Amino acid sequence: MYVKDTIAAISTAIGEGGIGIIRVSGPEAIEIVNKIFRSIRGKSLLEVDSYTAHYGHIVDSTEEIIDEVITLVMKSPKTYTTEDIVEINCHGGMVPLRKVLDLILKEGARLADPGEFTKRAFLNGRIDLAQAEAIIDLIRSQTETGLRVAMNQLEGGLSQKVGEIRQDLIKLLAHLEATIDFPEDEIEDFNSDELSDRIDGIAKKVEKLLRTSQKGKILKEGIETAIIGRPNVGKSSLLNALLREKRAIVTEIPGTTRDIIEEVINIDGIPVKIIDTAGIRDTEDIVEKIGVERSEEFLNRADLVLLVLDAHQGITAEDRKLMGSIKEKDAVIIANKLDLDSKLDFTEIEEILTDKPIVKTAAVENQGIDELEDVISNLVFSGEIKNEDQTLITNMRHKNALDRAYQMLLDVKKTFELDLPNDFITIDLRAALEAVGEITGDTIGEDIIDQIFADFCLGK
Ligand SMILES: Nc1nc2c(c(=O)[nH]1)N(C=O)[C@@H](CNc1ccc(C(=O)N[C@@H](CCC(=O)O)C(=O)O)cc1)CN2
Ligand SMILES: Nc1nc2c(ncn2[C@@H]2O[C@H](COP(=O)(O)OP(=O)(O)OP(=O)(O)O)[C@@H](O)[C@H]2O)c(=O)[nH]1
Ligand SMILES: [Mg+2]
Repeated sequence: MYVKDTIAAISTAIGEGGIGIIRVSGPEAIEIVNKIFRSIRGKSLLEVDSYTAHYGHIVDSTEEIIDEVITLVMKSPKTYTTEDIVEINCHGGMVPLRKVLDLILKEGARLADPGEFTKRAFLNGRIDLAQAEAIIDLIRSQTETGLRVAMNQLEGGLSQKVGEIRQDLIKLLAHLEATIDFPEDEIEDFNSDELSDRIDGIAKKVEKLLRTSQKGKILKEGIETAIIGRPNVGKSSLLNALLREKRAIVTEIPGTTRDIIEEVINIDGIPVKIIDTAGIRDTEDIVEKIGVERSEEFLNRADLVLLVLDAHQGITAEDRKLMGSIKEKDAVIIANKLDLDSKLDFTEIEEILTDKPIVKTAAVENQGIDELEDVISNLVFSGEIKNEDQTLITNMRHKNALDRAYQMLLDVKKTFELDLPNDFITIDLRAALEAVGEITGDTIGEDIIDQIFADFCLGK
């Protein structure tokens, strides 16, 4: 059972900051904070209006001033959690924040679990589960596009689509169940075409949502892109050009990069994690050898490989070996150092790697970088999408639920073709309804809810 006690936590990031906020929520929130807050104007928080701010001090049991603060009082039910909330804006340092939190806990509040404020917003019915999950996505979004998609979900974009599917299922079920329960009544049985059409219609809506999940996953998680190549071909120079800053050390000495360097860039809203690796070659140097092994690991693991060739030197035996090893991967060939004379045989590259795009660059002069970004963007989204519908499936939990619902609907179609009685159909339809309902949390177990919120930040 859900006990409505009063919870408190530091809601701002840990560390030094301009201000730091402590949030208290629950039936005792105002009373508890009132005990340790001294308003400059002598006002009691018990008497103030909702959504008002009050300047004053936090004091300990000996009336010693701990911090100078602004408190914000928000009264149930129009608050983040729908409970009474008091927020204390302290000076942003860990010592004052911890001390003030301590005092609040001593007055009877309990330290909130991670995500517990948002969990209460969900349990109290202000937002559904998909909206609650959007809040954490919003906080963790890596690009503006990611933020927009999370915001759309928070505003109920996904919930609305899921709600429609649920309504369709409920209507269909109601009709079918009426014909089962009251066969003698005048309720018209669907003719088979009609029933089949309705199921197809619902399945299509589910499928349409499912189709967005690949793009959604990429937007949320980004793509790992490894820059691979022989020593000295210009991998680190390419990383720097993509980042537009001198991040990695570049020298004319082969074997300069020893360890992996990772940075995230934003290409058309996609978070692209660029990994600069050590040049791959046979080496006796112990440190370099480890670097080379790690490079090979990243080559295998990456979602996308940028294979850099040195156009000035032409293709070597080592390049051929590397080209052979990326045949099965999504990859772009970078013909670098094209500001110098080129000895590169493009037909040979095209013969080995028939379907891979080739981009011509001069990394040290930032040439060809925009084109490379276009190629990456097109590869990832295969030409489709950019700014259409912002409702995307970005969450594996949602995808799994939709996958199951879709499977059920296919099963319904099969049952139906076998001409089995209606209650066989309704069992599968109910299961589909339940699966879809998991997304918004209408049908979901407590343990899964706990698991979802446990992944949130403290104070959220
Ligand atoms: N200081 C502060 N800033 C914050 C938050 C917060 O909790 N505290 N938020 C926390 O994440 C975000 C804002 N989210 C919020 C969502 C709903 C409500 C809220 O009170 N909703 C009421 C309507 C209030 C009214 O009508 O005036 C409601 O929906 O009933 C408040 C904040 C970002 N900034
Ligand atoms: N002319 C010219 N020189 C380049 C270009 N890109 C890189 N270089 C030079 O090539 C040398 C090696 O560049 P890096 O970026 O360090 O090469 P790398 O592939 O990271 O090398 P390792 O870390 O040793 O594997 C440096 O002297 C760069 O200035 C280019 O487009 N044109
Ligand atoms: Mg390097």
